[in-house]
Amino acid sequence: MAGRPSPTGSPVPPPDPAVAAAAAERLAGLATPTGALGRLGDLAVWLSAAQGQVPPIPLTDIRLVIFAGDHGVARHGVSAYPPEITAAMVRTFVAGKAGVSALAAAHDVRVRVLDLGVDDDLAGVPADVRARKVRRSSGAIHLEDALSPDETRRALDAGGAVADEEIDAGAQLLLSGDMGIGNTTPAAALVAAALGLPASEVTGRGTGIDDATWNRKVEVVQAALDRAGDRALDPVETLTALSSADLAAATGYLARAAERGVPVLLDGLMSVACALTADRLAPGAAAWFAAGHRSTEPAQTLALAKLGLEPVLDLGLRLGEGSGAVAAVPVLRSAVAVLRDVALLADLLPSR
Ligand SMILES: O=C(O)c1ccc[n+]([C@@H]2O[C@H](COP(=O)([O-])O)[C@@H](O)[C@H]2O)c1
Ligand SMILES: Cc1cc2nc[nH]c2cc1C
Repeated sequence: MAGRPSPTGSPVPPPDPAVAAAAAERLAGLATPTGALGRLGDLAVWLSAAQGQVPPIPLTDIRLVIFAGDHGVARHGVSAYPPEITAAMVRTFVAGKAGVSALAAAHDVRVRVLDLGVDDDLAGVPADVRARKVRRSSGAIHLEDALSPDETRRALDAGGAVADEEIDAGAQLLLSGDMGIGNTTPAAALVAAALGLPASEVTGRGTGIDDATWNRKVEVVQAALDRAGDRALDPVETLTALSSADLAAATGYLARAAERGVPVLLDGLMSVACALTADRLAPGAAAWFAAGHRSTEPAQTLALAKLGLEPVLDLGLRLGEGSGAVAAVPVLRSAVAVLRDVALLADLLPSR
């Protein structure tokens, strides 16, 4: 299949407002005090509208795609861990032994890991994991562009094609995850570019860096933003200058899910930075996104606020991998259950 082109900047229509209104009406009529279901009710209305039906149907096909890649900045003192961890963790996802693997098994979420830019040939790893590789590692963004314009386009297209594959195979809800030592640096830069903020406001502790490393990381993010200059005003040029193959692919995946009208549950900083960029590429895409959790990264909170999203969970998680999104899945299933299976108050009362 040739696949659709990358996002073009066309606005994305939101979930059907008439269905949202019908779902809200059903919620208001449930055999519960008005408003008693709190955010569970809001999530149920959103999912119902995204599905285009009232009540919503149970979520039996939920799929997580983990976008993996290495980052040139990881060799410049911005992380608590060495880049070799990235490839090792890709093998661990394949073996089903990572943190997210345990959560996904507990909550019946299908996991797919994709190497877009790991700095390793991943010999012995199944070919489909490597089939969409764009390059080995992405550029050190404080010194050079992350990608060439052609690589950016290929990564966006790869992410879009993966969303198409998962949706065509029956996904009702898509999740995005990430793996890549150093990736909180380009992700913070993406958020700074979108929001016009300085590095000091977006830079976080990532895998758990000390003060000296944090100061160095702020310098790296600011140098990258200064190097990108006005290119930060354009989302595709922002991806070329400041992202990576894996982050550009995740952006294409999220934009395509919204364009196809499939709801998405976001994870931590990388997922949300890419969602913010997807909403720049395809304005209105954010209406198809819900936030799984609040990460400890300041840039994730800033991006969620800009997108108007309130996270489902706030557990102090900073694992990535899609773990915070998967952990929120039972809450989304709970939201479906209440709007679907609770009696209507009108049916309880004797008719007069
Ligand atoms: O999801 C998050 O918000 C998050 C916050 C901190 C760290 N991470 C994970 O840790 C790695 C990046 O951290 P760092 O310090 O190497 O930039 C990467 O593999 C992420 O999945 C993830
Ligand atoms: C072990 C390890 C697992 C991870 N998963 C996501 N980021 C990670 C970073 C490290 C270091």
